[in-house]
Amino acid sequence: MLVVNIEQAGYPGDTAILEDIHFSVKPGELVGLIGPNGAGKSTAVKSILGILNNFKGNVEVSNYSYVPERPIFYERATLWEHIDFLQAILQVHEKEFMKRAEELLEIFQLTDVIHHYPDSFSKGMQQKVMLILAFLRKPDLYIIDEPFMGLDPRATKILLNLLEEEKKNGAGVLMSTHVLDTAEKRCDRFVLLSNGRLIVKGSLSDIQDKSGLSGGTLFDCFDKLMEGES
Ligand SMILES: Nc1ncnc2c1ncn2[C@@H]1O[C@H](COP(=O)(O)OP(=O)(O)OP(=O)(O)O)[C@@H](O)[C@H]1O
Repeated sequence: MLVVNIEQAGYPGDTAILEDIHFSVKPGELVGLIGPNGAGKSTAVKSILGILNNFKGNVEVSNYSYVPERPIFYERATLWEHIDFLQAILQVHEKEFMKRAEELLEIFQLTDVIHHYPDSFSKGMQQKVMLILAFLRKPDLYIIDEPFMGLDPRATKILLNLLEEEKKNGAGVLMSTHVLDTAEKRCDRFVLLSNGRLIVKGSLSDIQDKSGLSGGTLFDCFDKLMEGES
């Protein structure tokens, strides 16, 4: 589903930002990509998306939906036109696709604004649109960059439930986040980066072992491991 082998990755003119980062996401698995600001999470995601010029290594990735932290839309297209356009690109069964689109718009409470421009929406509404477009693609893998910052609690719960459903259908999810209490409850495994290096990967219990905090929360383990880093 996703196999990441980064030997080195970075930006033009820079020395490598990331070194020796190896991890995978299997079908039906939600993997949390965590680490402090500047750790290299977004750079790792860019490596997976293949948009870094300065990259040594290899990435195997199946068909995916990417949900960026900062939503991007076509300026002159309404929400419904975005959905319509996606259907045209994907060339999937129109009736089924539109039914699912209507369901998702209803769940995320965007039905009333389908003829409005997403550029005029609030940050959370824009994120919801990006999520709807991602779910409509029905990918094998979701790559989601910090989904929780703009979403209200209800939308967060809806997102987590939808991801749970997708996992049951065999999809994998790589999600970068700073919201560690939610990550602890929902992620099957974690990849912890700091200073462009892989500090630990595995289940919560692997992270507890590595941090020496048996039974500790993800937050406490993270804090402990980061103490050793500074
Ligand atoms: N476009 C860029 N050009 C040059 N350096 C960059 C660029 N984007 C990020 N960096 C550098 O790469 C390093 C890792 O940044 P990155 O954005 O990957 O971290 P992050 O873990 O996603 O952080 P955050 O949690 O703050 O979003 C930082 O030192 C940052 O300054």
